[in-house]
Amino acid sequence: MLRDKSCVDGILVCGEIRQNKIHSVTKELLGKAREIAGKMATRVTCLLICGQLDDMPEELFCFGAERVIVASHDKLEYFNQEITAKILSYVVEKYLPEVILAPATTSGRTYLPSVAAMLHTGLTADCTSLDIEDGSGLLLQTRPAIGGNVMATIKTPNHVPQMATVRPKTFRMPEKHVDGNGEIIFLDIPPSLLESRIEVIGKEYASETVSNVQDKDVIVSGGKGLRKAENFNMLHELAELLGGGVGASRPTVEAKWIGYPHQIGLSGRVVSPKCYFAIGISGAIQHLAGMQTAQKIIAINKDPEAPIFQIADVALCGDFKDIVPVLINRIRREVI
Ligand SMILES: Cc1cc2nc3c(=O)[nH]c(=O)nc-3n(C[C@H](O)[C@H](O)[C@H](O)COP(=O)(O)OP(=O)(O)OC[C@H]3O[C@@H](n4cnc5c(N)ncnc54)[C@H](O)[C@@H]3O)c2cc1C
Repeated sequence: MLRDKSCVDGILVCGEIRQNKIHSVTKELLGKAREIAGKMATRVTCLLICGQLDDMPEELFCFGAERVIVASHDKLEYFNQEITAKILSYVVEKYLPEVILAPATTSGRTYLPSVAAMLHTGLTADCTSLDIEDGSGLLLQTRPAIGGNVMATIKTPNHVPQMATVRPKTFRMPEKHVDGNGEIIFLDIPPSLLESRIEVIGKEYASETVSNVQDKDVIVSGGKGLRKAENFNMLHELAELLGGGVGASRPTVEAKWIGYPHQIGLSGRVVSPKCYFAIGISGAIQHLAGMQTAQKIIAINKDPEAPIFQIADVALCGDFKDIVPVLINRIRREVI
Protein backbone atom coordinates (compact mmCIF):
# COMPACT_ATOMS: atom_id res chain seq x y z
CA MET A 1 0.00 0.00 0.00
CA LEU A 2 1.35 3.42 -0.81
CA ARG A 3 2.18 5.50 2.25
CA ASP A 4 -0.46 8.11 3.06
CA LYS A 5 -1.71 9.74 6.20
CA SER A 6 -4.41 7.12 6.85
CA CYS A 7 -1.96 4.41 7.93
CA VAL A 8 -1.04 5.66 11.34
CA ASP A 9 -2.52 3.27 13.82
CA GLY A 10 0.57 2.17 15.60
CA ILE A 11 2.52 -1.04 15.76
CA LEU A 12 1.00 -4.47 15.25
CA VAL A 13 2.85 -7.43 16.78
CA CYS A 14 1.91 -10.82 15.34
CA GLY A 15 1.86 -13.24 18.25
CA GLU A 16 3.05 -16.84 18.00
CA ILE A 17 0.84 -19.58 19.42
CA ARG A 18 2.28 -23.05 19.96
CA GLN A 19 0.21 -25.88 21.35
CA ASN A 20 -2.51 -23.38 22.35
CA LYS A 21 -0.06 -21.27 24.38
CA ILE A 22 1.41 -17.83 23.78
CA HIS A 23 5.05 -18.37 22.84
CA SER A 24 7.71 -16.22 24.59
CA VAL A 25 8.79 -14.58 21.30
CA THR A 26 5.46 -12.70 21.38
CA LYS A 27 6.51 -10.96 24.61
CA GLU A 28 10.04 -10.29 23.31
CA LEU A 29 8.53 -8.53 20.28
CA LEU A 30 6.06 -6.62 22.46
CA GLY A 31 8.98 -5.34 24.57
CA LYS A 32 10.73 -4.00 21.46
CA ALA A 33 7.44 -2.64 20.04
CA ARG A 34 6.81 -0.75 23.28
CA GLU A 35 10.29 0.78 23.08
CA ILE A 36 9.86 2.00 19.50
CA ALA A 37 6.24 3.03 20.09
CA GLY A 38 7.60 5.51 22.65
CA LYS A 39 9.68 7.13 19.89
CA MET A 40 6.74 7.12 17.42
CA ALA A 41 4.25 8.32 20.07
CA THR A 42 1.87 5.56 19.05
CA ARG A 43 0.22 2.45 20.48
CA VAL A 44 0.96 -1.28 20.39
CA THR A 45 -1.53 -3.94 19.34
CA CYS A 46 -0.95 -7.68 19.45
CA LEU A 47 -2.74 -10.05 17.06
CA LEU A 48 -3.26 -13.68 18.07
CA ILE A 49 -4.38 -15.96 15.23
CA CYS A 50 -5.15 -19.33 16.74
CA GLY A 51 -7.36 -22.38 17.09
CA GLN A 52 -7.80 -22.75 20.81
CA LEU A 53 -6.02 -20.46 23.29
CA ASP A 54 -5.29 -21.79 26.78
CA ASP A 55 -3.50 -18.63 27.99
CA MET A 56 -5.27 -15.40 28.91
CA PRO A 57 -4.71 -12.72 26.22
CA GLU A 58 -4.92 -10.07 29.00
CA GLU A 59 -1.48 -11.27 30.11
CA LEU A 60 -0.03 -9.40 27.14
CA PHE A 61 -1.06 -6.05 28.62
CA CYS A 62 1.65 -6.64 31.24
CA PHE A 63 4.27 -6.94 28.46
CA GLY A 64 3.45 -3.78 26.51
CA ALA A 65 0.31 -4.43 24.45
CA GLU A 66 -2.46 -1.82 24.76
CA ARG A 67 -4.85 -3.79 22.60
CA VAL A 68 -5.09 -7.50 21.78
CA ILE A 69 -7.00 -8.78 18.76
CA VAL A 70 -7.90 -12.47 19.01
CA ALA A 71 -8.74 -14.18 15.72
CA SER A 72 -9.71 -17.66 16.79
CA HIS A 73 -11.39 -20.45 14.81
CA ASP A 74 -11.39 -24.27 14.75
CA LYS A 75 -9.96 -24.17 11.24
CA LEU A 76 -6.82 -22.63 12.77
CA GLU A 77 -6.05 -25.60 15.02
CA TYR A 78 -3.21 -26.46 12.62
CA PHE A 79 -1.14 -23.68 11.10
CA ASN A 80 -2.51 -22.84 7.66
CA GLN A 81 -0.35 -20.39 5.73
CA GLU A 82 -3.14 -19.35 3.37
CA ILE A 83 -5.79 -18.60 6.01
CA THR A 84 -3.31 -16.96 8.40
CA ALA A 85 -2.04 -14.66 5.61
CA LYS A 86 -5.58 -13.69 4.63
CA ILE A 87 -6.54 -12.90 8.24
CA LEU A 88 -3.46 -10.75 8.80
CA SER A 89 -4.11 -8.84 5.54
CA TYR A 90 -7.72 -8.31 6.62
CA VAL A 91 -6.62 -7.01 10.03
CA VAL A 92 -4.13 -4.64 8.36
CA GLU A 93 -6.80 -3.24 6.05
CA LYS A 94 -9.21 -2.83 8.97
CA TYR A 95 -6.84 -1.38 11.59
CA LEU A 96 -4.14 0.24 9.37
CA PRO A 97 -0.98 -0.33 11.41
CA GLU A 98 2.10 1.59 10.35
CA VAL A 99 4.54 -1.12 11.47
CA ILE A 100 4.18 -4.91 11.71
CA LEU A 101 6.63 -6.99 13.77
CA ALA A 102 6.43 -10.76 13.53
CA PRO A 103 8.50 -13.73 14.69
CA ALA A 104 10.93 -15.25 12.20
CA THR A 105 9.77 -18.72 13.17
CA THR A 106 8.80 -21.44 10.71
CA SER A 107 5.23 -20.12 10.54
CA GLY A 108 6.21 -16.41 10.52
CA ARG A 109 8.71 -17.04 7.73
CA THR A 110 5.98 -18.78 5.77
CA TYR A 111 3.03 -16.40 5.92
CA LEU A 112 4.65 -12.95 6.31
CA PRO A 113 6.17 -12.87 2.79
CA SER A 114 2.77 -13.60 1.25
CA VAL A 115 1.14 -10.87 3.35
CA ALA A 116 3.81 -8.39 2.19
CA ALA A 117 3.05 -9.37 -1.42
CA MET A 118 -0.72 -9.11 -0.86
CA LEU A 119 -0.31 -5.62 0.65
CA HIS A 120 2.30 -4.47 -1.89
CA THR A 121 4.80 -3.46 0.74
CA GLY A 122 8.33 -4.42 1.84
CA LEU A 123 9.45 -6.98 4.41
CA THR A 124 12.83 -7.26 6.10
CA ALA A 125 13.40 -10.78 7.40
CA ASP A 126 15.53 -11.83 10.39
CA CYS A 127 16.23 -8.34 11.76
CA THR A 128 18.79 -8.20 14.56
CA SER A 129 17.99 -4.63 15.57
CA LEU A 130 15.09 -2.18 15.11
CA ASP A 131 14.91 1.53 15.75
CA ILE A 132 13.10 4.67 14.65
CA GLU A 133 14.83 7.25 12.47
CA ASP A 134 14.94 10.75 13.92
CA GLY A 135 12.93 13.19 11.83
CA SER A 136 11.22 10.80 9.39
CA GLY A 137 9.93 8.42 12.08
CA LEU A 138 10.64 5.51 9.71
CA LEU A 139 11.45 2.04 11.03
CA LEU A 140 15.16 1.25 10.74
CA GLN A 141 15.44 -2.47 10.12
CA THR A 142 18.96 -3.82 10.58
CA ARG A 143 20.03 -7.31 9.50
CA PRO A 144 23.20 -9.04 8.27
CA ALA A 145 23.61 -8.84 4.49
CA ILE A 146 26.02 -9.88 1.74
CA GLY A 147 26.75 -13.28 3.24
CA GLY A 148 26.78 -11.86 6.73
CA ASN A 149 29.76 -9.61 6.01
CA VAL A 150 27.97 -6.30 6.60
CA MET A 151 25.07 -5.12 8.72
CA ALA A 152 22.54 -3.40 6.44
CA THR A 153 19.93 -0.95 7.69
CA ILE A 154 16.81 -1.03 5.54
CA LYS A 155 13.91 1.46 5.36
CA THR A 156 10.50 1.24 3.69
CA PRO A 157 9.90 4.94 2.90
CA ASN A 158 7.11 4.77 0.31
CA HIS A 159 4.87 1.92 1.43
CA VAL A 160 3.00 0.82 4.52
CA PRO A 161 2.93 -1.13 6.67
CA GLN A 162 6.67 -1.40 7.30
CA MET A 163 7.15 -5.09 8.01
CA ALA A 164 9.98 -6.88 9.83
CA THR A 165 10.51 -10.38 11.22
CA VAL A 166 12.81 -11.13 14.15
CA ARG A 167 14.18 -14.48 15.33
CA PRO A 168 13.23 -15.66 18.85
CA LYS A 169 15.68 -14.54 21.58
CA THR A 170 17.03 -11.68 19.47
CA PHE A 171 15.48 -9.22 21.93
CA ARG A 172 15.38 -9.60 25.68
CA MET A 173 12.16 -10.55 27.41
CA PRO A 174 10.69 -7.30 28.83
CA GLU A 175 9.92 -6.99 32.52
CA LYS A 176 6.37 -7.87 33.41
CA HIS A 177 4.31 -4.90 34.63
CA VAL A 178 1.77 -5.65 37.31
CA ASP A 179 -0.72 -2.97 36.35
CA GLY A 180 -1.10 -3.61 32.60
CA ASN A 181 -4.54 -3.10 31.11
CA GLY A 182 -6.06 -2.55 27.71
CA GLU A 183 -8.71 -3.58 25.20
CA ILE A 184 -9.45 -7.09 23.89
CA ILE A 185 -11.15 -7.46 20.52
CA PHE A 186 -12.49 -10.85 19.44
CA LEU A 187 -12.40 -10.65 15.66
CA ASP A 188 -15.36 -11.83 13.61
CA ILE A 189 -13.54 -13.64 10.85
CA PRO A 190 -15.41 -13.31 7.52
CA PRO A 191 -16.13 -16.88 6.26
CA SER A 192 -14.39 -16.21 2.92
CA LEU A 193 -11.07 -15.83 4.76
CA LEU A 194 -11.40 -19.36 6.14
CA GLU A 195 -11.51 -20.99 2.73
CA SER A 196 -8.29 -22.70 1.79
CA ARG A 197 -6.79 -24.95 -0.86
CA ILE A 198 -4.72 -26.60 1.88
CA GLU A 199 -6.14 -29.65 3.62
CA VAL A 200 -4.43 -31.07 6.72
CA ILE A 201 -4.53 -34.85 6.47
CA GLY A 202 -2.42 -35.75 9.50
CA LYS A 203 0.09 -34.58 12.04
CA GLU A 204 3.40 -36.13 13.08
CA TYR A 205 5.79 -34.79 15.72
CA ALA A 206 9.50 -34.57 14.89
CA SER A 207 11.65 -36.86 17.01
CA GLU A 208 13.43 -35.03 19.84
CA THR A 209 16.97 -35.23 18.48
CA VAL A 210 17.72 -31.52 18.49
CA SER A 211 19.75 -29.79 21.15
CA ASN A 212 17.62 -27.70 23.50
CA VAL A 213 20.44 -25.21 24.05
CA GLN A 214 18.06 -22.33 23.28
CA ASP A 215 16.14 -22.97 26.51
CA LYS A 216 19.16 -22.98 28.84
CA ASP A 217 20.01 -20.20 31.31
CA VAL A 218 23.71 -21.01 31.02
CA ILE A 219 25.44 -21.85 27.75
CA VAL A 220 29.07 -22.94 27.52
CA SER A 221 30.20 -22.48 23.93
CA GLY A 222 33.40 -23.58 22.27
CA GLY A 223 35.18 -22.31 19.18
CA LYS A 224 38.02 -23.24 16.86
CA GLY A 225 40.46 -22.33 19.64
CA LEU A 226 39.57 -25.65 21.31
CA ARG A 227 41.76 -27.25 18.61
CA LYS A 228 40.09 -30.72 18.68
CA ALA A 229 36.76 -32.43 19.28
CA GLU A 230 37.80 -34.09 22.57
CA ASN A 231 38.29 -30.71 24.18
CA PHE A 232 34.52 -30.21 24.04
CA ASN A 233 34.39 -32.81 26.87
CA MET A 234 35.51 -30.24 29.42
CA LEU A 235 32.85 -27.82 28.13
CA HIS A 236 30.20 -30.51 28.57
CA GLU A 237 31.50 -31.05 32.13
CA LEU A 238 31.35 -27.33 32.95
CA ALA A 239 27.88 -27.00 31.39
CA GLU A 240 26.57 -29.98 33.32
CA LEU A 241 27.87 -28.59 36.62
CA LEU A 242 26.04 -25.32 35.92
CA GLY A 243 22.87 -27.00 34.68
CA GLY A 244 23.47 -25.50 31.25
CA GLY A 245 23.89 -26.54 27.63
CA VAL A 246 26.77 -26.59 25.17
CA GLY A 247 26.97 -24.23 22.21
CA ALA A 248 29.49 -23.95 19.39
CA SER A 249 30.83 -21.68 16.68
CA ARG A 250 30.34 -22.59 13.03
CA PRO A 251 33.89 -23.81 12.26
CA THR A 252 33.65 -26.44 15.02
CA VAL A 253 30.40 -27.71 13.50
CA GLU A 254 31.95 -27.73 10.04
CA ALA A 255 34.88 -29.71 11.49
CA LYS A 256 32.27 -32.18 12.88
CA TRP A 257 33.51 -31.71 16.46
CA ILE A 258 29.88 -31.17 17.49
CA GLY A 259 26.47 -31.32 15.80
CA TYR A 260 24.72 -28.47 13.97
CA PRO A 261 21.89 -28.11 16.55
CA HIS A 262 24.54 -26.66 18.90
CA GLN A 263 25.65 -23.94 16.47
CA ILE A 264 25.08 -20.41 17.72
CA GLY A 265 24.98 -17.47 15.34
CA LEU A 266 23.67 -16.08 12.12
CA SER A 267 23.31 -19.46 10.44
CA GLY A 268 22.66 -21.33 13.70
CA ARG A 269 20.49 -20.65 16.72
CA VAL A 270 19.88 -17.37 18.49
CA VAL A 271 20.17 -17.61 22.27
CA SER A 272 19.70 -15.18 25.12
CA PRO A 273 20.84 -16.96 28.30
CA LYS A 274 21.58 -15.42 31.68
CA CYS A 275 25.21 -16.41 31.25
CA TYR A 276 27.18 -17.22 28.07
CA PHE A 277 30.71 -18.64 28.13
CA ALA A 278 32.61 -18.03 24.86
CA ILE A 279 35.67 -20.28 25.02
CA GLY A 280 38.21 -20.12 22.19
CA ILE A 281 35.75 -18.04 20.15
CA SER A 282 37.09 -14.94 18.38
CA GLY A 283 33.81 -12.96 18.32
CA ALA A 284 33.00 -12.66 14.61
CA ILE A 285 29.80 -10.64 13.92
CA GLN A 286 28.07 -13.77 12.64
CA HIS A 287 28.64 -15.44 16.01
CA LEU A 288 27.63 -12.32 17.96
CA ALA A 289 24.35 -12.21 16.01
CA GLY A 290 23.37 -15.36 17.88
CA MET A 291 24.36 -14.49 21.46
CA GLN A 292 24.82 -10.75 21.95
CA THR A 293 21.72 -10.36 24.12
CA ALA A 294 23.07 -12.75 26.78
CA GLN A 295 22.87 -11.04 30.17
CA LYS A 296 26.49 -11.89 31.13
CA ILE A 297 29.20 -12.86 28.69
CA ILE A 298 32.32 -14.58 30.02
CA ALA A 299 35.03 -14.88 27.37
CA ILE A 300 38.14 -17.05 27.57
CA ASN A 301 40.65 -16.36 24.84
CA LYS A 302 44.42 -16.36 24.67
CA ASP A 303 44.50 -13.33 22.36
CA PRO A 304 44.11 -10.06 24.30
CA GLU A 305 42.94 -8.36 21.08
CA ALA A 306 40.16 -10.89 20.38
CA PRO A 307 36.95 -8.98 19.40
CA ILE A 308 34.88 -11.08 21.83
CA PHE A 309 36.53 -9.15 24.69
CA GLN A 310 34.84 -5.95 23.45
CA ILE A 311 31.42 -7.27 24.43
CA ALA A 312 32.47 -9.52 27.32
CA ASP A 313 31.45 -8.66 30.89
CA VAL A 314 34.24 -10.89 32.21
CA ALA A 315 37.40 -11.26 30.09
CA LEU A 316 39.74 -14.11 30.98
CA CYS A 317 42.85 -13.86 28.84
CA GLY A 318 44.77 -17.13 28.67
CA ASP A 319 44.78 -20.70 27.45
CA PHE A 320 41.42 -22.41 27.97
CA LYS A 321 43.29 -25.57 29.04
CA ASP A 322 44.64 -23.68 32.05
CA ILE A 323 41.44 -21.80 32.89
CA VAL A 324 38.52 -24.21 32.34
CA PRO A 325 39.81 -27.02 34.68
CA VAL A 326 40.35 -24.42 37.44
CA LEU A 327 36.77 -23.19 36.97
CA ILE A 328 35.43 -26.76 37.08
CA ASN A 329 37.35 -27.60 40.27
CA ARG A 330 36.31 -24.37 41.94
CA ILE A 331 32.63 -24.89 41.09
CA ARG A 332 32.81 -28.52 42.29
CA ARG A 333 34.26 -27.35 45.61
CA GLU A 334 31.64 -24.62 46.03
CA VAL A 335 28.59 -26.55 44.88
CA ILE A 336 29.20 -30.17 45.90
C1 LIG B 1 27.12 -16.18 5.99
C2 LIG B 1 27.92 -16.57 7.19
C3 LIG B 1 27.25 -17.12 8.27
C4 LIG B 1 27.98 -17.50 9.39
N1 LIG B 1 27.30 -18.03 10.45
C5 LIG B 1 27.98 -18.30 11.57
C6 LIG B 1 27.30 -18.79 12.73
O1 LIG B 1 26.09 -19.03 12.72
N2 LIG B 1 28.02 -19.02 13.84
C7 LIG B 1 29.39 -18.81 13.91
O2 LIG B 1 29.98 -19.04 14.96
N3 LIG B 1 30.05 -18.37 12.82
C8 LIG B 1 29.40 -18.13 11.66
N4 LIG B 1 30.08 -17.71 10.58
C9 LIG B 1 31.56 -17.77 10.62
C10 LIG B 1 32.21 -16.55 11.28
O3 LIG B 1 32.45 -15.56 10.30
C11 LIG B 1 33.56 -16.92 11.93
O4 LIG B 1 34.39 -17.50 10.95
C12 LIG B 1 33.43 -17.88 13.09
O5 LIG B 1 32.48 -17.41 14.02
C13 LIG B 1 34.78 -18.04 13.79
O6 LIG B 1 34.67 -19.09 14.71
P1 LIG B 1 35.68 -19.21 15.93
O7 LIG B 1 35.61 -17.96 16.74
O8 LIG B 1 35.40 -20.50 16.59
O9 LIG B 1 37.10 -19.39 15.21
P2 LIG B 1 38.32 -18.36 15.02
O10 LIG B 1 37.87 -17.10 14.42
O11 LIG B 1 39.36 -19.18 14.35
O12 LIG B 1 38.73 -18.03 16.51
C14 LIG B 1 39.37 -18.92 17.37
C15 LIG B 1 39.71 -18.14 18.64
O13 LIG B 1 40.26 -19.02 19.59
C16 LIG B 1 41.32 -18.36 20.27
N5 LIG B 1 42.21 -19.39 20.78
C17 LIG B 1 43.08 -20.18 20.08
N6 LIG B 1 43.68 -21.05 20.90
C18 LIG B 1 43.20 -20.81 22.15
C19 LIG B 1 43.46 -21.37 23.42
N7 LIG B 1 44.32 -22.38 23.57
N8 LIG B 1 42.79 -20.87 24.49
C20 LIG B 1 41.90 -19.84 24.36
N9 LIG B 1 41.64 -19.26 23.16
C21 LIG B 1 42.26 -19.75 22.08
C22 LIG B 1 41.96 -17.48 19.21
O14 LIG B 1 42.66 -16.40 19.79
C23 LIG B 1 40.75 -17.03 18.42
O15 LIG B 1 40.24 -15.81 18.91
C24 LIG B 1 29.39 -17.33 9.43
C25 LIG B 1 30.04 -16.75 8.33
C26 LIG B 1 29.32 -16.38 7.23
C27 LIG B 1 30.04 -15.74 6.08
